[in-house]
Amino acid sequence: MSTSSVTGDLDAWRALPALQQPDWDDPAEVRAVTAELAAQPPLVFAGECELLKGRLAEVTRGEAFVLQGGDCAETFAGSTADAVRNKLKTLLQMAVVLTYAASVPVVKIGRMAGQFAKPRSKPVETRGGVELPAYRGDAVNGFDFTEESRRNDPQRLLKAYHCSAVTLNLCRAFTKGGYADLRQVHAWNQDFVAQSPAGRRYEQVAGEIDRALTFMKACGANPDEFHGVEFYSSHEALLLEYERALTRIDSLSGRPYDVSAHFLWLGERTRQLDGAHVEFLRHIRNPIGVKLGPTTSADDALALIERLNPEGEPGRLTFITRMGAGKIRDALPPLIEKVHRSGAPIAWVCDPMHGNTFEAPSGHKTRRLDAVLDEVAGFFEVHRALGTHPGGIHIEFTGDDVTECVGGGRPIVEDDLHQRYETACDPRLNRGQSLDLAFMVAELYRETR
Ligand SMILES: O=C[C@H](O)[C@H](O)COP(=O)(O)O
Ligand SMILES: C=C(OP(=O)(O)O)C(=O)O
Repeated sequence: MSTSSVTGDLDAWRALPALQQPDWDDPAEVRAVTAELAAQPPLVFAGECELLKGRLAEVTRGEAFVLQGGDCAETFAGSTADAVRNKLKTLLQMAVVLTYAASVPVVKIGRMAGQFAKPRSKPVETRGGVELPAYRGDAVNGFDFTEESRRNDPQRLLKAYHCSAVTLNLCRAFTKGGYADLRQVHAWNQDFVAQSPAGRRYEQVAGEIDRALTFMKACGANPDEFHGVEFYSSHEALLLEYERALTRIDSLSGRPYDVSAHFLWLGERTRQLDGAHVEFLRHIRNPIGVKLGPTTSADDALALIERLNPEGEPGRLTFITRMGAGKIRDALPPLIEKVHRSGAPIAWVCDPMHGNTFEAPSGHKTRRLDAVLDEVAGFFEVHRALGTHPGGIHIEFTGDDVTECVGGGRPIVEDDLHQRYETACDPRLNRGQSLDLAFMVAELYRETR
């Protein structure tokens, strides 16, 4: 295939309806910004994307489990070493619990280094009778409720790229430079152990891992094998101008990759078969995901497979279901049954967050940990009944001690929400709640096997 025919396909989305795109005031400025983005170095490499595809192929075969998570909306102000380290630390602790307690290799994917754009239910937000454009993520406009801040500013796309680069650089350093060394299992927990039941439970697992490592060393194994971990970046492929500008033809394979992240997913609001987002994702070769909500029919799922992975490449396509705790046991089985019968290799991942959001009397958007756990339990039950593989979880969490979701081993109640409600969009699990979830998933996984 010639390069021009490949890049032609990459622009076919422009002729189709693209939902959730910001209205920019000045198209010339957008063109200048995207030209500048197109000249920037890639954030990830095609070879890394292929490596992840291989890992996700293992998930489709039931040999590995995905742990994907991070902020609902990353912010420019949050691209700091401390914030990134805290998120990674939580992800590593969850992964350790899952790997050790469920004895399964864990594919670690951050909702990190690019999750700067949000689809919204309403285009505007009203406070005290004042109506302004909704916040659409730091890549588009500002969180502050002022006219100036809520103006869509194309220069923010450049800042999103640079903050992604900073964050990914930190992630690469933390995961390869010694911080993620398995011999640090206790160190990750030091600030947490006394504070929460989850921290104390984790400490027991860390002690067992320590002993296992000492034993292996005594047997002659090389502990340096555990020096680093594989980590991948991901975000929702929402802003098509941004994603297109960061799409490059790989010099080795001649194929197009969106080099803004290893893994890109389409949201529930932008997965229309005849829409611009599906069309764009069809042409890039990264591993990709699609969120599926409770109204998805089995035929919708098959049609998405036909559009996005017609060749049945293992690891290419992940379905991230987000049904809601009350619906998953009815809505998921028909999808899995029909897709499984078709023989398509799919990694099935459960997002137990987005179907379980509600507004507390205080006006805070929140989620109950119990509902999150119940959706995950439903996901495992359905897979167990059908004999298919529960391939992973996709969650919104932070490494900080926020009070955004209710429940947990050290419970947060609705009246506590105001204390540390810091999310820029949806409520995230804090570190203790994330570890509670990891322990439960490990148990469910063990029972399912
Ligand atoms: O994260 C997902 C969506 O962007 C978010 O749930 C939309 O929230 P809204 O309903 O407040 O717009
Ligand atoms: C918008 C999101 O989810 P969904 O598309 O499932 O609503 C998200 O994961 O940020």
